[in-house]
Amino acid sequence: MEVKTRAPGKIILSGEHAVVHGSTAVASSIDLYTFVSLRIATPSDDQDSLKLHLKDMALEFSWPISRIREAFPESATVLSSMPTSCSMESARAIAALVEELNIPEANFGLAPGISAFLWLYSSIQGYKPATVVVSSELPLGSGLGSSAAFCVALAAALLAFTDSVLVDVNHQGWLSFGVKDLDLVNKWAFEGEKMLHGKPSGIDNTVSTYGNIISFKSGNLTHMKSTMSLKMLITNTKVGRNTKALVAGVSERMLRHSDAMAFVFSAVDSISKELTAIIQSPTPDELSVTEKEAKIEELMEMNQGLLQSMGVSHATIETVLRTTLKYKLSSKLTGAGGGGCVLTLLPTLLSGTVVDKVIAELESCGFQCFTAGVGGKGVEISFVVPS
Ligand SMILES: Nc1ncnc2c1ncn2[C@@H]1O[C@H](COP(=O)(O)OP(=O)(O)OP(=O)(O)O)[C@@H](O)[C@H]1O
Ligand SMILES: C[C@@](O)(CCO)CC(=O)[O-]
Ligand SMILES: [Mg+2]
Repeated sequence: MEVKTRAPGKIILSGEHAVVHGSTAVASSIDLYTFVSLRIATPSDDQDSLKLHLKDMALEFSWPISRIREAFPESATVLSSMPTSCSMESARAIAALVEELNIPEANFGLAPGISAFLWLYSSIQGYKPATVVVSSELPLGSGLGSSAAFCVALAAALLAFTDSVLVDVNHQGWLSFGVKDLDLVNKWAFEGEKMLHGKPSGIDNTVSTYGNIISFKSGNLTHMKSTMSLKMLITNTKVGRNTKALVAGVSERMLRHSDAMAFVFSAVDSISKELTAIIQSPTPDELSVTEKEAKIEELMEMNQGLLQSMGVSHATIETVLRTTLKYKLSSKLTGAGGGGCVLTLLPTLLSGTVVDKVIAELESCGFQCFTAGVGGKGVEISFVVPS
């Protein structure tokens, strides 16, 4: 019995961080995916362990099923249809299991992801022996929602082998889930994301689950009907950062300067609402595509200024901003900031030569540039036919 899932990464067009404090944000899925394959052991397989293979890092971890049973006694009573948060007791048990792995120092950042894996696995599949393989097209810890795509793909694969979701096991190729099943995948993924982000807004797992371009506020999503195609250049500064620490840093600034930060978050809310209206407004109306793009560029610049005032920009992000501005292009960080990825709007009428020049200049600074399809499908599943 084997299933594969894929969940997309995302870009945030406006509203990161402020969304954690109740402001509106706008996000879109991108066509770069995290893949999870889950093989529940059959009688001819190893029946004694749970294995996790992180393919991109060439790392394999394994736990005796007896250790999983010991660590999560309450998993026997958890219902896969009822997402639950990791208790303090389970968090302690997970910390012990992860510590025993002796993760190489260079990969310490994986510990929260492995913790989320252990929680989701033991809660949804209990003590079944299995092998889980994870690979990703997304750069990890770079603002493109790798943690959420990991949790969504994992939750979807784990739920596929339960009675809580209804999927056609005979379907060949990628298959979408029904809305109710997506809701369940999203709720479990949110529980995993909590272990990675500390205090997530839920926007990343939501856009990875449902796909599309969405506006999101206080846990509620609205699917947007975009009337324009948005082409974004993504520049990875390759500066590693950790979303949990950045989110915590903004919350601390909020505590220190609550009045000023409330205005910052309110300004971001207005920016996201205006962006939502522009992206959805019919074309042609009083605004041409070029005028719409100019407005979006201005909103991106304003959002970036507010992100700077939240303390989540970085010297490398400022370099990308300065470089793209030389070509009259507007940029903003995307995701948690502190390094990671920067978005630059590529207007429809921009010549290919300018795009090539700006990419060459950014790459000469040591950054990596790419474009990605915006607003595609969310999580999908594919059953592997036994050979
Ligand atoms: N494919 C994967 N394999 C293993 N762990 C992963 C994978 N993808 C994400 N993770 C976990 O998620 C962590 C990165 O999450 P983090 O939230 O800091 O960044 P991000 O999700 O890429 O960016 P953002 O939250 O700003 O969009 C990694 O350090 C790891 O623990
Ligand atoms: C920084 C943040 O707003 C987005 C990270 O992609 C965190 C969150 O919403 O959970
Ligand atoms: Mg993340």
